[in-house]
Amino acid sequence: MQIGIVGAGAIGGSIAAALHRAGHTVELTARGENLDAIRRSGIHLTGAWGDHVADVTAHEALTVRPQLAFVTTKAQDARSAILANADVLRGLPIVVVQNGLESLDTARSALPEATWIGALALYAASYLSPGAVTITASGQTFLGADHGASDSTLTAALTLATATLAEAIPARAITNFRGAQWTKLIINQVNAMPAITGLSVQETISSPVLLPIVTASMREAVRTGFALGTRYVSLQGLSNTLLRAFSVAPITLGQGLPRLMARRMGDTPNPGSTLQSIRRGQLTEIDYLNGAVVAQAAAASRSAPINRTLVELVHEVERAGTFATPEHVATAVRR
Ligand SMILES: NC(=O)C1=CN([C@@H]2O[C@H](COP(=O)(O)OP(=O)(O)OC[C@H]3O[C@@H](n4cnc5c(N)ncnc54)[C@H](OP(=O)(O)O)[C@@H]3O)[C@@H](O)[C@H]2O)C=CC1
Ligand SMILES: CC(C)(CO)C(=O)C(=O)O
Repeated sequence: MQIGIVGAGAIGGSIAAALHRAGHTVELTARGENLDAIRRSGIHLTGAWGDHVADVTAHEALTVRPQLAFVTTKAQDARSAILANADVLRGLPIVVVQNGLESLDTARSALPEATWIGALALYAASYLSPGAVTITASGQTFLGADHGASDSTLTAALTLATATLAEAIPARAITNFRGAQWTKLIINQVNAMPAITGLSVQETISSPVLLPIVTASMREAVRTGFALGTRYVSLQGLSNTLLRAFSVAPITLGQGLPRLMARRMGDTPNPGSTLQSIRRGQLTEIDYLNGAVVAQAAAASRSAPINRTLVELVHEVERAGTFATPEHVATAVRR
């Protein structure tokens, strides 16, 4: 099948390589030295999914109309990336693989004339260098539609996207996609601290200074979701029941949850996608992660002060280009 992928970073590169290995013809968009490297020698995939060099075609924008497309940029870039490829993408089934709560709304408003499927990647990928991506921890990718797969076009698109992706990587469809987005938003509570400190997810969770803060921000996020009537889903060891218990547990007991998440990531240091943006001197997605919790809390007439502080600290690192110490983070959160 002809596949088009917009955004050749950690997720786009890894999906491109895996789909190529499964026998598909892949074109993807890339820029600068990443584009040069992919044109010269393809995409080099390493890590938990094995090694593969994918001979894909790459351009600044898609040139061939695919049968199935993927948008794999960070949330803040999705709209412009979709608009830049709108002529090729119009009318197609398209999967938007993105963290946060806004992926489908953003995609639909940028290009209403397409059938949009959401996807949540539970695997961890790092962009190593131009043309090179690695999987630091394997995991499922969940696909769904936030209005439910109610009409036949949407159902057909979801079936096609899930079947195609599942040939290449662990993937399956999920019915309560909004609940899955919220559950992933809770998992993404591990992203801010690496972006603030420069440490890996595993290092931040094993820090006695940072772990209570991650746990408290996670509890704040879980409570916000419940206040809005969210039904969390069962994925990656989490469930609605577990998160209900976590939402009322004392912080010392609750620390088991981020510890469990870090353990599932294995021993290969995972910077998380937010620290990877910082390392490349790019703006992060934090407004769509902890920032979404702050916005959703306001919508529920609540506040989320720890999430707000973490957003500010990430923006501080984006501006200053220097990481904060765990003690600085603890002082900022206490304030
Ligand atoms: N990495 C991970 O482990 C995981 C990431 N995710 C989520 O997946 C999504 C993608 O993340 P990830 O792959 O890590 O991000 P990356 O930053 O690694 O990749 C994003 C890619 O999009 C490209 N891009 C940016 N703007 C545009 C544009 N306007 N047009 C075309 N391409 C563009 C970037 O190119 P350039 O560098 O040239 O700007 C980059 O290659 C995010 O929502 C993230 O939260 C979810 C689960 C795990
Ligand atoms: C699951 C996790 C934390 C994997 O790294 C992720 O979604 C991200 O990095 O954005």
